[in-house]
Amino acid sequence: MKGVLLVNLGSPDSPTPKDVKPYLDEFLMDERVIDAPKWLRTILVRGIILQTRPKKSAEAYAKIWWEEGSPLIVLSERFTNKLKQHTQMPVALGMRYGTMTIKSALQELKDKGVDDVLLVPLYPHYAMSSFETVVVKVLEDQQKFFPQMSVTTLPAFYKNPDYIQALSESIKEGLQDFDYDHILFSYHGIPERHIRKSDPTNYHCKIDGSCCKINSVAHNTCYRHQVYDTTEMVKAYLGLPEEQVSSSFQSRLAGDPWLKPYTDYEFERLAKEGKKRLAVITPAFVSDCLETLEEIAMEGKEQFLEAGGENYKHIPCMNDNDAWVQVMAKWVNEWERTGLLDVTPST
Ligand SMILES: C=CC1=C(C)c2cc3[nH]c(cc4nc(cc5[nH]c(cc1n2)c(C)c5CCC(=O)O)C(CCC(=O)O)=C4C)c(C)c3C=C
Ligand SMILES: [Fe+2]
Repeated sequence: MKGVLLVNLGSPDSPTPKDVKPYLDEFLMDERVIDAPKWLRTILVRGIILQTRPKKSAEAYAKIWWEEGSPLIVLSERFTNKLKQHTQMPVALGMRYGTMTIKSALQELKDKGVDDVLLVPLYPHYAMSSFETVVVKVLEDQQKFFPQMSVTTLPAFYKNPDYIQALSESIKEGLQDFDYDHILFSYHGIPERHIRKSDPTNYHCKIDGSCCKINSVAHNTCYRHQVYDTTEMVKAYLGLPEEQVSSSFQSRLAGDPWLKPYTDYEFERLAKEGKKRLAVITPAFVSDCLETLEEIAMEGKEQFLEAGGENYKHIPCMNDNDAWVQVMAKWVNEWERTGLLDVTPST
């Protein structure tokens, strides 16, 4: 029997340092997130980062926490419940990190008789620190605990026309009551090194965009290429003028260079260039979370206004909006019927 496994990133159990610390430990000790040798990763994460970050992170989580729990978890659950109404197949939700584990979601599917699983990483774009680590963990757990199950993965859907339509329409709705000079597409950042590591050709990706126009298999795993494709397709769908749109990268950690331009620098640049009314969208995330609700909607607003901006709006992620649920339902039901997953047209 077929079934669907949705996987998102996860959150701590509560916005307290006591719960944030083990969550961050699991997250940052992932070799696809901090990709240093284990001895160095242990020193960096356990010896340095976890000494101070849990307290700071817990304070940030406390600002966005809902009565029902973490927004990312609550919104992912709402999406899952709606999807269940649009498919005959069992659907389960797991998280890559934290206590809502992938193993328990696979167990839930197994208990319902599922042995043929469609894995849906809830990320539009491929990065080793998001999409890839989910796939690796699901396959590890499947082989270890559920060897009778088979797993098929839905590819990154960053340029699927139905996804672009649902995303663009949700942006249009968010912009309805907002007069803007500029729209910033702020994507979660990753270290530039990860782009090189994910390039199967070892030479294609130049990290300056010059490589994006040359067809390559490297694009299948290039986060930078994929996010710029999403921006271009939304821009085309909504008919936005070139000069009113730009892309940037948020949420960097200290250390090596991360993808540029950095979102916080862009807030300043745009305000100084006279863009007084800024709309920010965050398409790397399908659900609102700490990085959108705190970093962008709260901190970002403060940074932009301090730099001279006058009006600022974060457009919510698609969350559990009906059009987005229907797009997902179309993909999973097509897979159930035909076994096909034709979500990412090749260019
Ligand atoms: C969109 C996909 C994501 C990628 C790619 C990604 C890479 C990445 N993240 C960190 C470090 C942190 N990220 C944190 C939060 C966080 N990250 C994503 C998504 C991606 N991360 C989400 C959805 C969230 C929010 C989770 C929530 O509970 O709402 C955090 C934790 C918070 C904090 O302390 O700031 C860290 C740390 C790295 C190092 C990385 C790539 C190398
Ligand atoms: Fe992150």
